Amino acid sequence: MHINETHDPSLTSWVATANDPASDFPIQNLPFAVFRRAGSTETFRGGVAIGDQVLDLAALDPATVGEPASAALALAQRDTLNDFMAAGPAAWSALRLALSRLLRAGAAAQQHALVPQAAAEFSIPARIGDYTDFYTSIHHATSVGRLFRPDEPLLPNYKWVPIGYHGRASSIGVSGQRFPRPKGQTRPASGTDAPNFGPSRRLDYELEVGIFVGTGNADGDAIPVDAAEAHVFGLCLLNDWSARDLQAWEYQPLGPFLAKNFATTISPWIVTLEALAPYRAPWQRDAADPQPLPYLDYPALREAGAFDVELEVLLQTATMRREGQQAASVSRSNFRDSYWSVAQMVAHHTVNGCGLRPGDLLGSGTQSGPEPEAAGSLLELSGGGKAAITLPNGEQRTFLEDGDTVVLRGRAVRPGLPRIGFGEAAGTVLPAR
Ligand SMILES: O=C(O)/C=C/C(=O)CC(=O)CC(=O)O
Ligand SMILES: [Ca+2]
Ligand SMILES: [Mg+2]
Repeated sequence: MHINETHDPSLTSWVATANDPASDFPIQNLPFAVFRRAGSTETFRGGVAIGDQVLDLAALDPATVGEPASAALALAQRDTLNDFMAAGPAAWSALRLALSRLLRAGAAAQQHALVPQAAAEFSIPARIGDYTDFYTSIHHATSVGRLFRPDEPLLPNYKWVPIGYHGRASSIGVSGQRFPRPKGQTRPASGTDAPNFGPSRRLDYELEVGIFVGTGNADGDAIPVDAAEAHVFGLCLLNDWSARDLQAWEYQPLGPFLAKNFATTISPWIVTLEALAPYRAPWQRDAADPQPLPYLDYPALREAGAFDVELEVLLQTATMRREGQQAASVSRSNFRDSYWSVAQMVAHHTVNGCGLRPGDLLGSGTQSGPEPEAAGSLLELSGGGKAAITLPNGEQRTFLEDGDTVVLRGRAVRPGLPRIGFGEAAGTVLPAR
């Protein structure tokens, strides 16, 4: 993706709130979602964030965007973005350019096509056929591995294979998702006892980046790593809620199952890779680490394989909500610290001929940074539940309690450039049923 006029930091919009430097959604961002007016029976349709508004794509006359964007606009007006995602990078780019011109200061204001974000409700932006969760943070893998497998925290395959597992698409929800605390089996007190059964007592969140597949590949055909980013529509925030006690008992030998398939929360907005082009970062390896196998190596990797996206977890307890306190920050990390790149995840996923489809979702895996306080889960922050964290109001947490709301945020930042925000992915734990 190349830098073009849509990235020009001097651009401003006739939507005044987009010009506030604190907005997640300046005119250089233009992320996509699927929305309708909250509480209405309107059909869902595509929208683009601009300041505190949604630009209603279905309210735009194709003539206002002209050729070649009008064909892409027709696809992006639908109630899921799958067909638009399938149309490929030239279509995504054409619509982005047309919307950038339409929203610029000086262009004719299209007030009729704006819906305040505060008055909108969102749906999952695509029909997600398949969801795969990777494990790309070596900091997370090492610290979680230490808790689950003290003898061998980082398994020998980690530095060769982008590890992942197949997740569950049916329980993916959009920001605002509320779900009951999962129940299940947990490890018995001794090897001869029966396992315990009941509500999870070690419920956790995972701070992840979601990767939406745009164009897929034919079954049997691998996507070459140097072409992989052209198959990626964009990135969102993803919370892979995890029941650690269920996980510890069930995960060997086949990996996560009921510990992670009861709920997964994503942000409504998908930030396109094109919007993130000025925020690329070098992909880093320690000198002692192996070089990637040829099918995972490509010319742009070392210079610009990573995305510089700051990530943050905030927590609001039921008490905080009752007392009118905002969610409090509990940790921050950055997607640039990922051990495997987005292109490597896509190439690895398809190297055996596995077909990806438009709208498929890949999770990056929990993004923990190198410092302990940059951990992307409570399991890590609390040292396996041994050391509670203290919130600003004095409440303590090792794991999540009923009524807790976890909010993920993300933003790409660079001095001299506007903030490219991801909005938020918020979810709330309800009591077990
Ligand atoms: O190390 C393990 O056994 C599993 C750790 C995880 O929780 C897996 C996971 O969901 C991947 C991730 O989020 O990084
Ligand atoms: Ca995960
Ligand atoms: Mg999940």
